[in-house]
Amino acid sequence: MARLALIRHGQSQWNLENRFTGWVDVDLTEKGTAEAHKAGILLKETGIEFSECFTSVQKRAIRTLWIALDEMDRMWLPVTRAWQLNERHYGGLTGLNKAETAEKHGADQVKVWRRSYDTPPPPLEAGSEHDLSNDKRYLHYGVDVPQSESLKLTLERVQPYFEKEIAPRIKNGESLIIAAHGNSLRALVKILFGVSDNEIVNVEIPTGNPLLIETADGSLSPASARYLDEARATALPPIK
Ligand SMILES: O=C(O)[C@H](O)COP(=O)(O)O
Repeated sequence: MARLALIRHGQSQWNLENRFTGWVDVDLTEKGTAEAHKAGILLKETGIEFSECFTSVQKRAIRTLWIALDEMDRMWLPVTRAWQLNERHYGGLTGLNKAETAEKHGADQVKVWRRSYDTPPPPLEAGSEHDLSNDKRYLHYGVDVPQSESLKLTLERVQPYFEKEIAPRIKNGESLIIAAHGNSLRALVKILFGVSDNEIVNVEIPTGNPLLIETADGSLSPASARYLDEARATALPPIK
């Protein structure tokens, strides 16, 4: 039986300030750091021997993974960083306060931008301080930085990466950790649990709380799934 632990990064500075973050490389708060430590302790308590880890190229996810691996005394595990696991790009909403944006555009519109499957936020304005097209890491990886992403667009870059690099290892029975972001992980949950475009709107992933999925031998289908920190668990899609 393979195990997959999905960890959304711990609380970030912009989570705390309630700002749309996306590809901006914000770090963890003290609370987020504590959540990452707890995630590591809970993962260690499972006794599972993980063989490999995957994360994004954003420091809030990378640091969460580092802290968790330190707690697990597994800092030596191989780690692959992939931009495809980045948060969805929040386009022209990047940096804005979520509550103020809801006051300005209405809560329903903001819910569509945040949770609908295929409506991207407005694109980043030309010359925005949040334009990362010339960021060294994206030049390094040769990434065409998006101007805005819906969950659908996010899934369209998460899925091919997952299928090529991660799915074969799961089918091979390996136990893996993926430390990533609210929406790149919603995309993965949509893929793994077969969640419909309409139902994915209800999936929320808490920060720093490992979601442990067990898959039946040789398959990607979840046989069981639970959040390790039960007190901070959110509803999971049904297992089919
Ligand atoms: O990028 C962000 O702002 C958050 O990490 C995820 O935000 P959301 O819950 O509003 O999609």
